[in-house]
Amino acid sequence: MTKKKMVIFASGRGSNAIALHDAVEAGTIKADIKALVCDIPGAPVMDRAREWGIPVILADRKAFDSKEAFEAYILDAIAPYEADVICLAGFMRLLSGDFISHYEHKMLNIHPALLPSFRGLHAQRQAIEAGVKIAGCTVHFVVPDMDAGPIILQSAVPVYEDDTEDTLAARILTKEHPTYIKAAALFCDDKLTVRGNVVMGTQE
Ligand SMILES: Nc1nc2c(c(=O)[nH]1)N[C@@H](CN(C=O)c1ccc(C(=O)N[C@@H](CCC(=O)O)C(=O)O)cc1)CN2
Ligand SMILES: NCC(=O)N[C@@H]1O[C@H](COP(=O)([O-])[O-])[C@@H](O)[C@H]1O
Repeated sequence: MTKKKMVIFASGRGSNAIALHDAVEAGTIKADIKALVCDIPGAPVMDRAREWGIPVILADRKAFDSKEAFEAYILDAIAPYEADVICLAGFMRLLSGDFISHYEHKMLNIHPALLPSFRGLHAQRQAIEAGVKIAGCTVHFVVPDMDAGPIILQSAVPVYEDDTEDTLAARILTKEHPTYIKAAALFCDDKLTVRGNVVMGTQE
């Protein structure tokens, strides 16, 4: 099976990008990472990509007059890579429906909550404030409606009474990496199909 061409989008620390990279290097994910897109100057994830010898595309949102110009720049920059899969790995920008239409059913995202609960930013804080006893992470296909795409995989963690946003985020993060690796591997092995809002092919 031909390896999928992967582009990763990230905005910060990059631990999920690192996990995907390491799984690609190990052959767990049958892909080649062709580029990293980052929207935040100085984000540590860009240093990781440079260490890997992967092209870095910095699209500083503040350098563009509009979301449209920002997205057009990114689309033009990644076009030559002919991505089969785009992995959003802590990418903190909402993408327009037009952008997503260029990579329909080829965009994955990791979210630090058990969707459909706690969409958007600060999901861990939302979970604590809601008083839930179980939290977790979700890997889903990206659709224009924020964090509403078909769910591929989820993993759960307990929420403790003395949890802070940071302690819960750290516990969820330990599940994010293996969950994203498994979801990306299933996608790259062409094992996933979507029927309505249900993703099939995720069980052994
Ligand atoms: N159209 C979609 N875009 C994105 C999705 C998605 O499902 N559909 N997933 C997100 C990731 N994400 C949560 O997992 C997320 C990221 C960012 C935001 C957000 O409100 N961003 C603000 C800017 C925030 C800032 O500047 O700090 C914005 O873009 O206006 C919500 C959810 C990735 N994109
Ligand atoms: N709404 C999107 C969102 O909150 N994403 C979250 O940002 C973090 C990025 O960490 P990383 O840079 O170490 O992968 C991860 O916890 C990811 O789930």
